[in-house]
Amino acid sequence: MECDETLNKEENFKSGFVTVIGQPNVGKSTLINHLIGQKIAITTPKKQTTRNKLQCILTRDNAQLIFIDTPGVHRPKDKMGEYMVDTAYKALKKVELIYFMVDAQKGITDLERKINNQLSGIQTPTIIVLNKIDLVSKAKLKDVIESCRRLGDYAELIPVSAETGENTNTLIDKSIELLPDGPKYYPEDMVTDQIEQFVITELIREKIMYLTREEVPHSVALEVVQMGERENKDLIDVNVNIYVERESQKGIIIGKGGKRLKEIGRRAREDIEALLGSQIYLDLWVKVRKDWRDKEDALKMLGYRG
Ligand SMILES: Nc1nc2c(ncn2[C@@H]2O[C@H](COP(=O)(O)OP(=O)(O)OP(=O)(O)O)[C@@H](O)[C@H]2O)c(=O)[nH]1
Repeated sequence: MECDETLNKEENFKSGFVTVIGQPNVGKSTLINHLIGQKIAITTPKKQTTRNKLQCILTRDNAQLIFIDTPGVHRPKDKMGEYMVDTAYKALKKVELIYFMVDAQKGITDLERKINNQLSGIQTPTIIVLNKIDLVSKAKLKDVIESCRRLGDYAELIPVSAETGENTNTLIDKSIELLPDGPKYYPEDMVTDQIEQFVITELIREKIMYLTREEVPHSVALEVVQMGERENKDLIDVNVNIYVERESQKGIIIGKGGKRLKEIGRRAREDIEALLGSQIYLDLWVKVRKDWRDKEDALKMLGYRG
């Protein structure tokens, strides 16, 4: 759970939080996924260092980029007027780097101009990432680059294709140049795109192991089925499936009259509430899934990858 403090002493290391903004369909997820495909490590966050919902971490020998999902920036897809809500705007000031993604096919539209206006009041270094260059001719690309340059004075303008990966290495290299010296916030030993969910399942697993001792071996897998804030309430519903290999193990985890499962839930809830900083309603279901360890699709579903 703890961030390795000794790593913070590294010299010549750069790091920072990066957020990607741009209009719907510009390719934000594709870009992040592509970067994940290169070399991504995600692990449990040190509490308080999680400034936002964490998406993924890209670690190089000399740097670490932490891509975060800035609340509000992606959301209101239809209501363009609310595109940059106040919270999102504030969040943009707290990151070390912003990617302003532009679709090379669509060029600069009113929405890009709006984002441009909002960004003009922000000091955070920003890279215009001109995406989908695989879909446009050289001439068109030249035009779009021109119009991007006319928008204002950005740190870099980098044409890429998130789909094919073209030029994404340059994007990473330039990003690293723009990051400040900083700690390696996270060690690189775990791959997942759902940091909170991973931590939640680990916290529950810990209670199961503790309360069942040796009776339930490591044949238990956990999956966060659903997680969501309840409307108008400061309460998060967390539904988790606990998979075991045999009926007997199911019985052990549930315990007499459901007593043990209740205790697992009670203890896990305390930790998860501390992690999320919010009250939760934890719903645990124990299910038998025979030989889940051998089944590739089941592994995928449970978030174990490569
Ligand atoms: N040809 C091509 N297609 C791309 C590229 N990047 C993204 N796409 C496609 O564009 C579509 C939208 O991409 P997403 O990554 O979902 O876009 P997004 O910005 O995350 O979208 P929202 O979640 O709606 O905001 C998908 O069909 C992608 O396959 C690219 O560089 N080239």
